[in-house]
Amino acid sequence: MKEGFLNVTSEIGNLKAVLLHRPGKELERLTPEYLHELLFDDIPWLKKMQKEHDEFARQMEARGTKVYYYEELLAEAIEDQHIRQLFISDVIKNSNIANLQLERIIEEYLQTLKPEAIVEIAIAGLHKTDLPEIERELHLVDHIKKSYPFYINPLPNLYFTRDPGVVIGNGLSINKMKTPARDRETMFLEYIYRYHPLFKKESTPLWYDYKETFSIEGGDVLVLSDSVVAIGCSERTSARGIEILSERLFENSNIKQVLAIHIPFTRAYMHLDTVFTMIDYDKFTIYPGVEGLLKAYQLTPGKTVPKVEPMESLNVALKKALKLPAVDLIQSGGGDEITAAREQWNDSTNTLALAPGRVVTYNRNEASNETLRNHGIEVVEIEGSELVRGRGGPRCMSMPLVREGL
Ligand SMILES: NC(=O)NCCC[C@H](N)C(=O)O
Repeated sequence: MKEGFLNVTSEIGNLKAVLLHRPGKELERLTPEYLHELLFDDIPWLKKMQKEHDEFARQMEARGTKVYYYEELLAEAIEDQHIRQLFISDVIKNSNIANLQLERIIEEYLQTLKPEAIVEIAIAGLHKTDLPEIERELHLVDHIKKSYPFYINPLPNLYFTRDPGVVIGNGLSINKMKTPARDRETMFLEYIYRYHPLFKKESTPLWYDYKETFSIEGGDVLVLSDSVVAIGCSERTSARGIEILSERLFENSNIKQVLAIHIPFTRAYMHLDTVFTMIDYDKFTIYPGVEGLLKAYQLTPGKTVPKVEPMESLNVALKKALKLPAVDLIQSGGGDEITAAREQWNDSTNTLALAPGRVVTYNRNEASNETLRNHGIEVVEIEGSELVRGRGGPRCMSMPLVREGL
């Protein structure tokens, strides 16, 4: 097999290339009524959010990371007319319009647009008033959904690029999301994988596909080393999904062991990376409020399914998996229970490593950042007052494509 582009064999190796999405018009389509369904807790102020996001990208670029954007790669991927047509019909299929006549009208409308404009609608949604008025029969569904504002729903969570896909080794997992609110995001990644030359599909194995049955979300997957992956079993990632992905990795990659980490199934910790991230060769940060509740299981190749061995503790599991004499589990929140809970809610433990011992975090998590510094970590702070309203931090907002080997 020829050399591919994607390559991630750790959580902390120098970040060479990353996939982001700059928050756009989709955020301005959030209304209080649909917040819950769209997995938000509040309405962000887009202009400020974009500034914060630009600064996040700038901090990475300043340290040599090449930043790619979903919207740009996707528009390039559908440049070809035939692929664009496939994409349009997939977007429509995914939108549950349930009215063939209307589907055809939307399809014809989208066909008149340039790739960038189609991508914008695929991300920001199609408001009913965006569609040119065309004489048509009203179906039952038109009456039933009369007060619903969109034909195509907006995707306000796309800026959390971590979740739809994960690069593990030289391959890609295109994830099966737990909730319909995020389904279409993974389809975008599939188009980029299949049709954008950057991803060098021929040399890039696919570990998982969004059309599978069992959910896996990227915030639960941590590539601990070139031979060990940790996967959170959480509100979003299913036990069976973990087994299936593990089997494929055992059979086709260098991964020899998966650490399944069972975390409480709750909104505040929807993914493993909302309570636990790796920041240096032997250093991790963890939210103390869940530390005692986590259960770790070692998965290794088995006969029909992976062999599962319960581990004594996360600490022991990490030492064993990474062959280290000791690991430092740095508790977030600076030793105060209330501060730790408040800062966890604002993603204090959701750090993104740019290099071993250097992480990006939100500046608002003062106590947690201070603690990291006391443990010798370089903390690059960004403003995140608006970004945080979607309940995610720097790790959630980034999908590493290439990291330097350790
Ligand atoms: N890796 C992460 O924890 N991502 C954060 C995702 C937040 C988004 N609002 C969601 O609920 O899916």
